[in-house]
Amino acid sequence: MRAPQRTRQGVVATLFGRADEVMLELGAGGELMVARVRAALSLLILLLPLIAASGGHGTRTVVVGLALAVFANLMAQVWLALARRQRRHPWLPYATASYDISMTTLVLVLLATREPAAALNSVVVWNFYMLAIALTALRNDGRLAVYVGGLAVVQYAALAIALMAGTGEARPASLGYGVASVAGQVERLLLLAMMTVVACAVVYRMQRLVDLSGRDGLTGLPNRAWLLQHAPRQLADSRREGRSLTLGLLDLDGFRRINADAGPRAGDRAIRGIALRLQTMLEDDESLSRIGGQEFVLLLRCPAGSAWERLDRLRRDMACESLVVDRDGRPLPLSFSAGLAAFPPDGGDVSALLGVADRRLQQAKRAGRNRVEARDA
Ligand SMILES: Nc1nc2c(ncn2[C@@H]2O[C@H](COP(=O)(O)OP(=O)(O)OP(=O)(O)O)[C@@H](O)[C@H]2O)c(=O)[nH]1
Repeated sequence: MRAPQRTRQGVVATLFGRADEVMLELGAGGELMVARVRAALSLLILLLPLIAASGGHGTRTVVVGLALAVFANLMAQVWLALARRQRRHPWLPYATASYDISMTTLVLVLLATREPAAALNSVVVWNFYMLAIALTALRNDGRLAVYVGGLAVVQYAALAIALMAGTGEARPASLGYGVASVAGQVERLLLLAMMTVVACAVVYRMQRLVDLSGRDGLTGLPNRAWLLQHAPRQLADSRREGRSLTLGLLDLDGFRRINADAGPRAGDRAIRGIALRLQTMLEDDESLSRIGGQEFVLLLRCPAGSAWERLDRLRRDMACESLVVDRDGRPLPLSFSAGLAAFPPDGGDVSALLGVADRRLQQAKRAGRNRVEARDA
């Protein structure tokens, strides 16, 4: 799990790093929401050729408008169908956002064929760039926000340069849209860049909230919600790679007594100390979560036998350490009991493994505590 980071590098890493399960799930929900909004807006676009016809525009304008509106609706339904599918397509947000930006540019180009000033000074159509950039925030992906903002800036800048240069000395102008100035175009490009920064800020806040909601406040470790969300992926990876994985459920012994003798603040410090101690035994791709008051879950990438050896060594080492002292400063013994469950022999999913590990943990408690059990008695 990514640690909360507030440095500049931390913000960049959070924004542009690989999204985790929860963010991908939220992003897929956002993509579906955007696809629904797009489908609804595309239906409204069908009205535009009708308005043009009733306003006395020529047949060619009405037919071109109608063809574009039908195309937009067809595409909106294709994007909606893809967003609804169970299978997640990582490229989908990039494809749909590129389509939104390019459709906006296409409409501006069509406007420019009639009146260059209309393309450069139109407020309604240009704002679809802003809308497309703002909607990237719903996909919870900083890279997407920067890509879409950059695409809008590049496409609009190319259009503006072509139209301003193409009209020679005079600036494009029309009765309805006024004169298109260079300063006005630069302002528009700056506004697109600013909206991109705003979208990135929203994505970053969302990522921080998701990160904090999956973290235990006392130790900073992942919590039960995080474990239940991420463990299935770790099990699936182990199954695919044919690697062993063992779940360890660990509970501190007699903690009520520790709180009574040392006070709850010292109890909190002891829990933080144990969390740090457990973290030092983790190897790459292994995880530690705090799922209850004094209960921790370890996911270790090794068979149950090696996991037992590693945890039992820690248990013996801890007997020589004084992680907590009583109110008079005398060291208090602090030990733990643990139950282990191997994947897949003891269970094919997280709740089955937790059930087996808990049964063995209770067995260790009944047998006198301060022990690790990897088998049923
Ligand atoms: N200081 C502190 N105490 C906690 C925290 N969470 C739970 N506890 C305490 O931990 C104690 C757990 O007590 P029990 O579940 O009865 O278990 P135990 O005394 O550890 O005994 P066994 O588990 O049977 O060995 C309770 O007194 C809780 O109040 C915490 O975050 N900080």
